Amino acid sequence: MSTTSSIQTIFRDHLFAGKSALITGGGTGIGLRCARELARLGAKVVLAGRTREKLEQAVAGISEQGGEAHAVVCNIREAEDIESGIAESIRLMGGLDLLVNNAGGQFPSPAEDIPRKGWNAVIDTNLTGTFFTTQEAFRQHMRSHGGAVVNIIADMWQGFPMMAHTGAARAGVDNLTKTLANEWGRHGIRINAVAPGIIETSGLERYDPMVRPFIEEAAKNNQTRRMGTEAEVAAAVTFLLSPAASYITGVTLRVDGGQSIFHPLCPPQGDGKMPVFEDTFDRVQDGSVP
Ligand SMILES: CCCCCCC/C=C/C(=O)SCCNC(=O)CCNC(=O)[C@H](O)C(C)(C)COP(=O)(O)OP(=O)(O)OC[C@H]1O[C@@H](n2cnc3c(N)ncnc32)[C@H](O)[C@@H]1OP(=O)(O)O
Ligand SMILES: NC(=O)C1=CN([C@@H]2O[C@H](COP(=O)(O)OP(=O)(O)OC[C@H]3O[C@@H](n4cnc5c(N)ncnc54)[C@H](OP(=O)(O)O)[C@@H]3O)[C@@H](O)[C@H]2O)C=CC1
Repeated sequence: MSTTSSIQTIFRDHLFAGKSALITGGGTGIGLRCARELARLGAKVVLAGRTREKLEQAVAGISEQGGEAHAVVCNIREAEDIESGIAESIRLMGGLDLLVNNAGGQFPSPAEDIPRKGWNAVIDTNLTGTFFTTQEAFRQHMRSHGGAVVNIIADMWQGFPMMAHTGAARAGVDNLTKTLANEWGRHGIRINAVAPGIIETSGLERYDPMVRPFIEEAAKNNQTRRMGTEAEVAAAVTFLLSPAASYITGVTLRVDGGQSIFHPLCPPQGDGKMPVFEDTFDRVQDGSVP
């Protein structure tokens, strides 16, 4: 975890001054790291999620560092929550220029064991929730003011064994990204996606500890031979939201160290020589960085 002032950013100060950003799932992990970076760069941010306590703690952290942040309790599986959550976000920030559809999750399961309720929960969150959040942002603000959207998906390019539900949902969002980019470009809206590989976040801690060794092993199957960092994902999101990406819409940027291009003829080897891009705050705290 990082504080707003300690975050690593390659972007210039005040890049998002005057901009308003809504980050779903902004209370933890990748979403919070994105929110911190956007706030550090001058944006007002709303963090949306289901758990008030997590959101308020995250808001306090950003506020302490001089950023403007607000918490909005919103379950993106509920239509009424989305409608009121977007309205509240616009009221709190005076607009809605940037949307990061980051809220999501799933559970590992062989396909044959996924119960209908679990399938529906994952599809409702990752596909349906993402779509209707974006639609509501369009209806309430972006249709008349333009904007930029980034959808967080996953590395499902070769299918997603043990995660059939989320693989299907995220592939749907990849396609949706292109459809909406085509339909809404005329309104001055750019829509892109980021597909992370395996990222060390609080989200991984929510899985059964029995799964951890599989995750550790899978995380070696990329050219860096390690998990990605929240900072590495947030940098890509920030870029896609920024004016530097003004000629980019409808694309999905893979932030996976090359995991998705794994080839059996040349599998990743060695200890990983590529430098990591991350916040040093935590490692300073735990003594691993002087
Ligand atoms: C094989 C390893 C590959 C590793 C790759 C890792 C790459 C990706 C990593 C991440 O994305 S981590 C970050 C995201 N965070 C999470 O995924 C959090 C953990 N997941 C969840 O919270 C849940 O899975 C959820 C379904 C997404 C949401 O849960 P929620 O509490 O909101 O839903 P419920 O209404 O309680 O549950 C509905 C229904 O879902 C089924 N179910 C939920 N969890 C499990 C489980 N662990 N195992 C089996 N089934 C599950 C179940 O049918 C639930 O209904 P009930 O039985 O509870 O009535
Ligand atoms: N970490 C990784 O390796 C990868 C992560 N991803 C994706 O990146 C995104 C962020 O994950 P990460 O930071 O790792 O994990 P987290 O679990 O920390 O983040 C997920 C966030 O989404 C929120 N959320 C979940 N369901 C809902 C809902 N129905 N309505 C509103 N908010 C919700 C959660 O808050 P709350 O429960 O309080 O609502 C939480 O803040 C997710 O979509 C994840 O699947 C993709 C690929 C890899």
